[in-house]
Amino acid sequence: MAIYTVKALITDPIDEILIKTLREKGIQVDYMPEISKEELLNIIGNYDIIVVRSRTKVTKDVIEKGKKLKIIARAGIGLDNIDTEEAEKRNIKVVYAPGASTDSAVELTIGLMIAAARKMYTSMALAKSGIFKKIEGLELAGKTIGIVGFGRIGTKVGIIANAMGMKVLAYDILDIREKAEKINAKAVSLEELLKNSDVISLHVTVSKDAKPIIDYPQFELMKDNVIIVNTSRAVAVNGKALLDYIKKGKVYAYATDVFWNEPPKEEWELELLKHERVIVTTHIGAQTKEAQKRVAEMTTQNLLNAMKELGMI
Ligand SMILES: NC(=O)C1=CN([C@@H]2O[C@H](COP(=O)(O)OP(=O)(O)OC[C@H]3O[C@@H](n4cnc5c(N)ncnc54)[C@H](OP(=O)(O)O)[C@@H]3O)[C@@H](O)[C@H]2O)C=CC1
Ligand SMILES: O=C(O)C(=O)CO
Repeated sequence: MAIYTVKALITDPIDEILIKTLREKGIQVDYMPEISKEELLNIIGNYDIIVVRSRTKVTKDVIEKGKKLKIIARAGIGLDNIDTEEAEKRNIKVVYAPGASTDSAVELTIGLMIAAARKMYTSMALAKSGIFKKIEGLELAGKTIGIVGFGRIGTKVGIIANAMGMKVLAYDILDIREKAEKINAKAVSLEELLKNSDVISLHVTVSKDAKPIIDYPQFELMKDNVIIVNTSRAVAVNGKALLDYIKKGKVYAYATDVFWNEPPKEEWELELLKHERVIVTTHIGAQTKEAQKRVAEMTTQNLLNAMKELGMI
């Protein structure tokens, strides 16, 4: 009797440890980190497993064509690029790597907050062009940060902000009163947070068709000169509303690691991207050597556990 070989397709760049471990287990691994959606749709039917990061969108049509699919592995946290409902309907397991990149994402968040407050991007650009001019910013000590989404990343951002002398407000859909108290933060409603924060930092998880948490009414509640930091997902904010409030001068700066389209393509996105008070990094929150190694290790382990559970190894 012929022995069935499990086939895994990896469609985004990933640390080699995942590929090596799967191959050692006798799994056929095809590594196509730049595959197009069209190509993916053509070949997904041959695979039992797909491993992605955030570039590949595992949408309903991909899952429908993946007749053999048993596991979708997301080497990261956000599952917004995966149609998890469709996967569940078809009994396809979804595994991911919660917590593996927390420290890197926290460090980038703090960096973006300081960069926004001190207009570092403008100052650095001037310095590079030989203009040594003083650029005035804002001091963060004594100011209030409001953290929306008080999970792994949000909580650690709160601890560091507190150590910098900031007051910390936190809002989450879960009851976080006890957790907040432990780190000298205050759990409040979203409304109270928006009204009282000098810096608002977003750390929520979102699903594939999530509605913005920060929309026109929420911008209206904010203090003037608010700094907004977003290392979670762009869709947590209504981008067109943001552009309006940036232009009106109500928002001092928007510092983000995530965009609605990556790369941006809509006209309003390009206008935001070019705005001098919008600071953008290229979705690098988890992109450190250390975090990527941990992400690959955790994804590999969770993938192997799922395969065992399904009797695939
Ligand atoms: N820029 C980057 O490269 C990276 C980005 N991320 C992103 O950061 C985000 C946070 O990650 P992490 O801290 O690990 O996630 P966690 O799940 O630990 O924390 C997210 C928290 O937000 C809560 N939440 C969800 N929706 C809302 C809402 N509408 N209002 C208030 N709270 C809400 C969640 O509650 P519940 O559990 O009930 O949903 C949870 O408590 C994710 O979106 C992730 O994708 C993470 C790593 C790197
Ligand atoms: O893990 C995540 O959610 C990220 O955004 C990094 O890929």
